[in-house]
Amino acid sequence: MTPLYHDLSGETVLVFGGGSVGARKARGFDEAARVVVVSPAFDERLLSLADGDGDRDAAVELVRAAPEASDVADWIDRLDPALAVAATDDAAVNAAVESAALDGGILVNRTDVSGGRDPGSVVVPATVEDDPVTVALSTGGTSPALAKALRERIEAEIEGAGEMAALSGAIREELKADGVAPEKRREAVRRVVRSRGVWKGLQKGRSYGRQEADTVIEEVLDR
Ligand SMILES: C[C@@]1(CC(=O)O)c2cc3[nH]c(cc4nc(cc5[nH]c(cc(n2)[C@H]1CCC(=O)O)[C@@](C)(CC(=O)O)[C@@H]5CCC(=O)O)C(CC(=O)O)=C4CCC(=O)O)c(CCC(=O)O)c3CC(=O)O
Ligand SMILES: NC(=O)C1=CN([C@@H]2O[C@H](COP(=O)(O)OP(=O)(O)OC[C@H]3O[C@@H](n4cnc5c(N)ncnc54)[C@H](O)[C@@H]3O)[C@@H](O)[C@H]2O)C=CC1
Repeated sequence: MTPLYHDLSGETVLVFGGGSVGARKARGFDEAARVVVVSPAFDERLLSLADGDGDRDAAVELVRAAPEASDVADWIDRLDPALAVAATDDAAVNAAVESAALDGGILVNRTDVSGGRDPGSVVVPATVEDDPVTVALSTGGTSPALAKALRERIEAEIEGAGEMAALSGAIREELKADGVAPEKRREAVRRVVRSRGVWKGLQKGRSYGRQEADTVIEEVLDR
């Protein structure tokens, strides 16, 4: 399987099925996109997500209905999502979601099967995020429980990566604007992101990280 990242901002994700799996998928997408869940019944977690769940602005929209397999294409036409998620406990409905989405040229995530897929039929990875850094992890459908366990390990591993992305991104732009020769610029950025001193400095605060990075950059530019 080939991992790719999507920008779903401004798009709709349409989830069929409001059980525990539908709830998890809705929770996974609701910061990035408008999420609509269609189901005759809803998991408690969905009911609280629909209430706005504390300080999250994006509320999941719940539509109480039980589409038949033959109605699914109409729902997709009407809501015009970028991604449809098939998370019902009815295999015929899930299959209809998959075929209607593929016919309509939109992405589909079928949650009740693993293994080989048509292009456009995507898998949802386990994700670790320290904005703007995201790590996506898949076991090729073989062992979702392992994907979850590895995600828990990586969570600790990438702590501070968001700050490092912001700092090294800013340094990259500054060195470009200062007209530093490309080879030196790349060397400086490569050293900054690998420097234990800079990672440690960032733990204390942005300005400490910046100071450590400046030392590393000077070493590279003075050579
Ligand atoms: C193919 C895929 C399709 C898709 O959903 O995209 C799929 C399919 C299936 N999952 C099943 C079961 C479980 N799934 C989880 C958990 C997660 N499942 C996720 C993704 C995927 N699951 C895709 C492949 C990802 C990959 O390549 O690794 C994660 C990573 C992302 C997410 O869903 O958000 C999320 C962890 C998120 C996190 O915590 O970070 C757990 C663990 C738990 O619940 O504790 C279990 C129980 C333990 C077990 O069975 O392993 C079953 C059997 C159902 C049955 O028994 O009937 C099927 C269907 C089948 O295998 O046929
Ligand atoms: N991908 C994954 O990570 C996992 C996938 N699964 C699979 O996902 C499916 C759903 O699992 P759960 O959420 O645990 O089941 P669940 O039984 O808790 O939820 C199913 C939901 O689908 C709704 N539903 C039934 N008919 C519908 C219709 N016609 N239209 C819309 N909604 C409908 C039900 O009201 C219920 O809310 C199962 O088929 C299971 O094999 C299960 C565990 C993990």
